[in-house]
Amino acid sequence: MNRSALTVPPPGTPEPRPHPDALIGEKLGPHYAKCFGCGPDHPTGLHLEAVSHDGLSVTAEFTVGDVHQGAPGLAHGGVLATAMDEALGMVVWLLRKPYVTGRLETDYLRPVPVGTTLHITTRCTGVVGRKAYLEAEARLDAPDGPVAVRGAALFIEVPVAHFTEHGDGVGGMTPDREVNP
Ligand SMILES: CCCCC/C=C\C/C=C\C/C=C\C/C=C\CCCC(=O)SCCNC(=O)CCNC(=O)[C@H](O)C(C)(C)COP(=O)(O)OP(=O)(O)OC[C@H]1O[C@@H](n2cnc3c(N)ncnc32)[C@H](O)[C@@H]1OP(=O)(O)O
Repeated sequence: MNRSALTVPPPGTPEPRPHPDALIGEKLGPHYAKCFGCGPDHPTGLHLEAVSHDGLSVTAEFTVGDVHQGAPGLAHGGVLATAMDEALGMVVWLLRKPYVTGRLETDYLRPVPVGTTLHITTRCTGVVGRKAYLEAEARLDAPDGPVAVRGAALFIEVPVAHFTEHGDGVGGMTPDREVNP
C-alpha cells in the first residue's frame, strides 16, 4: 500500500511482544458495550468480534449490513476505516496499556458489498516509546479471500487521565478487560 514513513517503525526496532498477562489465542470481548466498533449494545455498530494471536496480532470479522452503506449496496469507506481502527485498537490492547489512534491510513482496493463478511488481520510491527506502529488487511468473505482494504496506523500511549479528563471516564470498561488492573 501507499504507506507514509510515519506508520513504519524505524529500522532496527525490535519485534514487539504482547504483555505476559495478555489473552492470546482467545476471543477478545468488547472493551465497551456502547462502542461503535465492538459494543454489543450499539444498535447499528459493527459488532466486530476478534481473536488474539501470538506475534501481537488479531483476526476479526465484521459483516457489512444495510446500515453501513455509502453507495447503494456497498459499504461506506468511513465505516470500513472504522472497522480497521477497531481491529487495530484490539492489538494494542494486548500491550495492556491505554492507547489512542494518532494516525490512520487506508487504501481501498475493491468495493465491499452489503452482506460481505470482512476477515480482518491486524499486527503490531513495533513499539518505540509511546508510539505503536501497526498494519491491517481486510479480505472478502474468507481468511484467504481477495484483499479489499489495507490499513496502517500509529497509536499513541496515553495516561488513563486521557479518558477521565476528556470523556466520561472508564466506568464502561468491562472489569475483566481493564488495561492496567
Ligand atoms: C482501567 C483503565 C481502562 C482504560 C481503558 C482505556 C482505553 C481502552 C483501550 C483500548 C481499547 C481496546 C480496543 C480499542 C478499540 C478501538 C480503537 C479505537 C481507537 C480510537 O479511535 S481512539 C479515538 C481517536 N483518537 C483520538 O481521539 C486521539 C486524539 N489525539 C490526542 O489525544 C493527542 O493528539 C495524542 C494523545 C494522540 C498525542 O498528543 P500528546 O500531546 O499526548 O503527544 P504528542 O503530540 O507529543 O505526540 C507524541 C508522539 O506521537 C507523535 N504523533 C502524535 N500524533 C501523531 C500523528 N497524528 N501522526 C504522526 N505522529 C504523531 C508525535 O510526533 C510524538 O512523537 P515524538 O515523541 O517522536 O516526538
